[in-house]
Amino acid sequence: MNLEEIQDPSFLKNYSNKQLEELAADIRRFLIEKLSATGGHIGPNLGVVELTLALHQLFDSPKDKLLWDVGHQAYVHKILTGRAPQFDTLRQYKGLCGFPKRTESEHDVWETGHSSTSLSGAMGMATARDLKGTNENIVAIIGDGALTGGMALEALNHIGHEQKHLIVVLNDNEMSIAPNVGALHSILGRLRTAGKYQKAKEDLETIIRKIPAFGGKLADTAERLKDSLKYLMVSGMFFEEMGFTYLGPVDGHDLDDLKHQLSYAKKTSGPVLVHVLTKKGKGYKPAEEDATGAWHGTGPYKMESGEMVKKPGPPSYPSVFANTLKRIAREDERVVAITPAMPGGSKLDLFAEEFPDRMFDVGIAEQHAATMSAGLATQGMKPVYAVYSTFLQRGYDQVVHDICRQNLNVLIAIDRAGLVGADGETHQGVFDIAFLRSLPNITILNPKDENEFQHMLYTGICYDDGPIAIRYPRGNGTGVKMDASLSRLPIGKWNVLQEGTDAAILTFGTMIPVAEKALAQLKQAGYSIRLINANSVKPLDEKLLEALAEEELPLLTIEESVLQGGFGSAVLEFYNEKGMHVELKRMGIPDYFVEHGSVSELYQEVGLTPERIADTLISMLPQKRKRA
Ligand SMILES: Cc1ncc(C[n+]2csc(CCOP(=O)(O)OP(=O)(O)O)c2C)c(N)n1
Ligand SMILES: CC(=O)[C@@H](O)[C@H](O)COP(=O)(O)O
Ligand SMILES: [Mg+2]
Repeated sequence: MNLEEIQDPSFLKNYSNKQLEELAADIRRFLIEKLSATGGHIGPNLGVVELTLALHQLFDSPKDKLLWDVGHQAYVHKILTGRAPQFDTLRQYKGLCGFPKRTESEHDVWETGHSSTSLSGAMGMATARDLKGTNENIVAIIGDGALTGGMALEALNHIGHEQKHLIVVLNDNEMSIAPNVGALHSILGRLRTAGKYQKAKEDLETIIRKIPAFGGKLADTAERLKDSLKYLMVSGMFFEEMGFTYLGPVDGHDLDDLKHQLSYAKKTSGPVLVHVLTKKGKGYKPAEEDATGAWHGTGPYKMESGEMVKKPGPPSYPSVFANTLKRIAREDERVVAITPAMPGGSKLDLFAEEFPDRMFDVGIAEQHAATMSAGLATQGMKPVYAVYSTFLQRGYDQVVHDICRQNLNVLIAIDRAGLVGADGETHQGVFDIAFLRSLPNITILNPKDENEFQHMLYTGICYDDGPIAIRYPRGNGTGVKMDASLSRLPIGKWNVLQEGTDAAILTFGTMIPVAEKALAQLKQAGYSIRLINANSVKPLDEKLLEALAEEELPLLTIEESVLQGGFGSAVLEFYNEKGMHVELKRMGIPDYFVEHGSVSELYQEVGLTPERIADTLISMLPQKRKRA
């Protein structure tokens, strides 16, 4: 079938299973081919082809609501809802979003990107339905990894209590990004093997019902027997205990089994959980055999061999992070590392190779990770909480209430700080300066390159005056020479990278090379601009700021972070509190959610370019001569 002719999923209603199987094969071929060029979340999507077909055949989207948890596995849903023609633009600037997007389609009823929100969204929709007296079905599709997220458990608890009809499809492929972890994962493991229970229950019922005369009475007795069988065969029917009708486990690649159970769920009152077993990467050998999570989300790859198309370059910040932490941990046994389900992305899997007892993957549990780090710190350990900037948002109160308020020695390694690119607005790491800077006791550092980064990590481990956050970007370093030994850096002491007498730029991290390019352009135009590496957002270098004000230099702050409440705001507040007048302009991320695209395209969009920096500075200075 030419998938690009699909307008909406209604054509599926009359499809036989054979036709669906053929369509599934077409979809797999399409995904494997398209994503070999664009990259994306190939593994998760190959695992939900039959499930998505069955859902769109049995339910009437968008009247019936399908909510995709995390949403990285919604490509098949997007193909079936008329967006196949856009797949060449997947996760590219102004192209197809990699997650559900309400402005893209009426079938995208719930936007995701961060994990574990679908059940709460579904409960809200089911509550609204019942208040309005309508009768649509609400179906949340959540993975076994996402189910480890605290929000999901909060929602299960409430849904089970309220007993409103909604369907939870648990897509269990035994993987988060890496292999899934936790006690819930073990429960699912028992349920996975409990297929026998379901069969035994049905056989038992059929036999009993066939007994003439007192068969019915016996059947009631058997109800209790059946329940005890349930408990015998399947330890702790966690979901039934939570108030759900548990159906499964279902073979998530067998359309008959899927449709039978989903149809039954549709007719069942109250909350229903359909436990579906799938294989992540199904239908593409390299992805199917992935045991570490390498095929969870990829860049471009060679279809035939499954070889990833590697972009050569300097070591990535996460690899510098892991290797430096190993170096420090060899000398300091207090060092332990915590990741909320991102051992691969953070490269803490490399740390765990050497220190398996000192690395903890806690599942998709950013709140727990933060407070567990606090607990570790109270006992004299040196916890390093490695977390993407965007996911740290999920553990904000724990940073406030448990780490900063108790002034505990936790090092928060904030990875993917700044614009991340293809994952778009749900993943840009641009808010953490604004939401951390206002917290008492916290120190916030930003390295300009991987060499400063390694020293900052060492400084962070040596630092014993409370919580310290070190922010670093997604991707590779600058290729700068790495010092052989680690040294402790002064905190709150900025350094002048380039002298200048007409104006000064205050910036840090990834914006340093961008500013350096602007200075080169300005020098050609006869301007002498000072460049200051403001590598600590908190504390500010107050002495240097006072000296700049005394020199009456026009100042420009630049940050790959939201302007509202960011670094530039901190500098403005400082001068205001000191009653000092300076001419100051701020450049940074404007007040809107920045969508997906390459980081360089996004820099252009938000104006973080050498040209815009030069123009902004020239607008602040007496006209010397037209810019070359
Ligand atoms: C709050 C939050 N933390 C971490 C992530 C990163 N993340 C994206 S997908 C994923 C694993 C999801 O596993 P699962 O729900 O089982 O889906 P699967 O990929 O197996 O289909 C993680 C940890 C996220 N999106 N949101
Ligand atoms: C869907 C999700 O949240 C993760 O898969 C995320 O896309 C990983 O980001 P990185 O590719 O930066 O590790
Ligand atoms: Mg999974």
